[in-house]
This record gives sequence, structure tokens and C-alpha cells, in this order.
Amino acid sequence: MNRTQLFEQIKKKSSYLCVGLDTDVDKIPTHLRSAADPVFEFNKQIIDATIDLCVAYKPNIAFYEALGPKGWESLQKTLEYIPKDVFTIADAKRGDIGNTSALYAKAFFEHMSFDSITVAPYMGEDSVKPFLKFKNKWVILLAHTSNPGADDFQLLQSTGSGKKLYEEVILKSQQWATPDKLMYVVGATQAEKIGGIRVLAPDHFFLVPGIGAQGGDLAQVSKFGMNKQCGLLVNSARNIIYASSDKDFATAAKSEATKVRNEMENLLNSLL
Ligand SMILES: O=c1ccn([C@@H]2O[C@H](COP(=O)(O)O)[C@@H](O)[C@H]2O)c(=O)[nH]1
Repeated sequence: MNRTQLFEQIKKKSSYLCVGLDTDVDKIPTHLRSAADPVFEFNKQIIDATIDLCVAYKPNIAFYEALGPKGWESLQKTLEYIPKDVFTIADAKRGDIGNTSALYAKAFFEHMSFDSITVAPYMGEDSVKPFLKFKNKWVILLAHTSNPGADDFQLLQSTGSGKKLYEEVILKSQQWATPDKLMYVVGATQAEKIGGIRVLAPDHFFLVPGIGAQGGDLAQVSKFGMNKQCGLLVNSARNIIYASSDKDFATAAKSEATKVRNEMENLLNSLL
């Protein structure tokens, strides 16, 4: 999916919600556990319940990898079930020496047909570039993450430029790709930093995890992070997909996603 198509979806649905498919077998309602593929069955019902409310789905690959070959099968089936006009993110946080990254890219972009993959920038240009070679596929580079440990390395200041490591990541990586292929992960938990990041990357989309279960504030994130084309995909996983642990889980997920989407509609109207 290209940038224009993504923005069209945001306008059409008045939403920049990304639903995180972090499907934990231990949290799947008991009545689904006897299904042939409980993970896929759960995801299918979550997708059916939220498809009109979001513009992206982000399966976190760890939840599928942890189940071995069956998990990969559930992931593939889930990806095939998601309509093609909805953006898909493999939250895999990959990145390695060039020939290895090329194979990660092949796995997620060719074998599976994800629109994008999250990539760790730590190993530098040659580790990121293989992911950028695919037409209409996106790299979502970790910049300033939402977790407490983000400060350990990402805030380190370069003695030369005086910039923080996450700022260097954002500035340097803009030499590798245009905003048509490159997004940044920016956590919602330190919303006040997002304004500064927007100055460094005015045209790029940000994938923003950390609202809901991690306590980030959607209004703050949007105020500081939105650009003229919205420029935001805000992710919520646990708060939506585990809104209920019972038979009504899909209805409860829809109701949570509706709340977020309605707030997004208001924010789009007031900020764009
Ligand atoms: O900085 C980051 C990068 C990735 N994540 C991922 O997003 C979701 C958040 O899930 P919630 O349940 O909405 O908290 C999860 O897959 C993380 O691995 C992140 O949280 N922060």
C-alpha cells in the first residue's frame, strides 16, 4: 500500500487506529480453545468486529513465533483474512547484516505479504536497506520506543552533534529513504517528545504504540504528532482485544475500538 492510499483510508474511516493482534493463547476465551486454530478464530472475530474502525492491523510476531509452526500458520491465515485495503504491520523488530536482512525482508514481504515491518536501527544502514528495496513496502524504524528502558540507550547524547541517539536515528535514516517508504516508531508514553520528533521528520508517518494498557494519552499524542496528512498510526492491542475474556470478547473489542475511533474522528476534525 502506498502513502496516498493510506491517507485515503484514514480520511474514509476518520480513523488512524491500528489494532494490535497480540494474540496470547492463554488469554483466548475458553469457548474458542477447542477450535481447530484458536488463534486464527480469535483474530478473525476481532478483525470482523473492528474492520470498519481501524486502518491497520499489527500482529506482534513474538506471539505467533512462540507457538512454533502452528503459530506461523495462524499468522499467515490472519494476514490472508485482512482485506487488502487495510495496512498490515509485521511487528518483528528485525535487522541484521545485509544478506540476513534481505532474507527477513523476503520472509515478511514475499512469502508473507505484509505492507511493512518494524526494524531495529542499531546495526545501521546496511541492515536496514534490504528492507527498502521492495516496491510499496515500508520500513518502520524504532526511534523513541514506549518502554521504560527506552531511556537506557535512546537518550544518550552524542558528544559531537549534541543530539540524542533517537534523534540521530531519525536524521540519518532520512538519507536512506523518503517518507513514502519509511515510518518511525514513536512511543505514546512520552507524548511531550513527539512535537520535537515531528520537527525532525515533518512528513513521515509515525507508528505510535503505548496508548491504552501502557497509559499513553491519545489527545496529547495527536496534538504533538499530527501533520497535514495525519501522519499517525496509533496502535492499541490489549485494551481492545482483551476488553472481555468471555464469549462477548468481539463485541467488547468493537466497543473499545469505537471509543478510540470516535475520539480520533474529533481530533482529526479539530487538528487537521
Ligand atoms: O515502542 C514500542 C514498540 C512496540 N510496541 C509494541 O506495541 C504493542 C503495544 O501493545 P499494548 O497492548 O497496546 O500495550 C506491543 O505489541 C508491543 O510490543 C510497544 O509497545 N512499544
